[in-house]
Amino acid sequence: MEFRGSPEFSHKQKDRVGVLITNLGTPDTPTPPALRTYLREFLSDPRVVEVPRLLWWLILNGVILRLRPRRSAAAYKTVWTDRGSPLLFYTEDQAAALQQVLRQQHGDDVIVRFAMRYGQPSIAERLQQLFDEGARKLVVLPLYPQYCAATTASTFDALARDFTKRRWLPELRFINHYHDYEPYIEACADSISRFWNEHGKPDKLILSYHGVPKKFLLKGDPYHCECHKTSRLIAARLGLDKSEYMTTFQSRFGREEWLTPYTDETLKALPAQGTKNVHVVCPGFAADCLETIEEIGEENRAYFIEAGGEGYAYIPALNAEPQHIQALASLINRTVQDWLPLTHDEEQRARLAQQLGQQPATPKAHE
Ligand SMILES: C=CC1=C(C)c2cc3[nH]c(cc4nc(cc5[nH]c(cc1n2)c(C)c5CCC(=O)O)C(CCC(=O)O)=C4C)c(C)c3C=C
Ligand SMILES: [Fe+2]
Ligand SMILES: [Fe+2]
Repeated sequence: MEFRGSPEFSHKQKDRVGVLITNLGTPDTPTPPALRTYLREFLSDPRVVEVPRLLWWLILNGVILRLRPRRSAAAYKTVWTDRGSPLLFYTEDQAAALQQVLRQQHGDDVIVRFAMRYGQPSIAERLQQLFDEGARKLVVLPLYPQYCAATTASTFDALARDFTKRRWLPELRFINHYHDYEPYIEACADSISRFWNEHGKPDKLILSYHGVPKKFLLKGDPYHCECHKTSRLIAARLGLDKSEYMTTFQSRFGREEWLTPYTDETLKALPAQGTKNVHVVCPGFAADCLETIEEIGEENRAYFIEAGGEGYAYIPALNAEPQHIQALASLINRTVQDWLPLTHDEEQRARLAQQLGQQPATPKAHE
């Protein structure tokens, strides 16, 4: 086998730091054929579906890929925009905003790109671009605040698979999770506070995370605990007591038991227990997508109202909000501080911004 090298390399070329942010990926179009391609790649990943391969191949090809593409395409059509899939364009906006912030701090020593674990733009394509642009050091930030093997480890698998084909590997730092990183918690809590200033405070705040099979938790995946910790820290910053918030899990797939309580069943049950006004927020989603806009924004609203609920609102994901981008920039700066030191001036400016109540550009200590 021939390893891919960098024959164009010149000693005059400046070493740069590449930042690759990633998310899950989305179909190219909201049509059954595009959904079939997307779902085949996604659901063939053994990190996502832990069922014996032969059995799963039969179920996937015999049942799921015959039925689900049509149903999912119809759901995707309801969220599709002129810029395509929300997950894709929000991630693109996040990369552009992050590039701007990091360029201000480090000049063109840093290059930010985004990639998707499934579909386009692929991790392999964007890695090649970064290496062609002179990145010899690489930091990868999967935009999953809570670690899960199905998402975070699967992203690492894709990176590692690409590296097996290369001659010259970059120095690598991989951000595993940031579920308790203070600037991220503050960005979530402040976004909720702003929403409440405008729309009032509900009886209960539901913090809904993407579910996974319960067996993942039993086999040692920290995802469930990290979701609960995120909720606890956000609630603490908002000054909520235990009766004012709840952690639930959404987007169940298949027949086996997933993490509970389920978001949909919770929302169907709450009105009868006297909770008539809820706001739902999804801190595990860095960008709005099908699972937030359609499932939480529409489908679950209908369940709650049909069950006798009176007030329901979905609080949008952080997307490319400045405070989110600052939190991600701080996370990256913390990870690469010996590669890209912040100058004394930049640190002073960040501290001043913080004192003035703006968003800090430097990381703060957290538990
Ligand atoms: C935020 C983290 C996510 C985890 C954990 C996760 C686990 C997981 N997902 C499925 C199956 C599906 N997920 C789908 C969409 C989807 N999932 C996430 C994130 C996580 N998934 C996102 C951001 C999205 C939206 C993508 C978009 O294009 O907007 C879908 C596709 C949609 C559909 O057909 O319903 C499936 C299928 C499993 C099985 C799983 C854990 C094992
Ligand atoms: Fe999912
Ligand atoms: Fe737990």
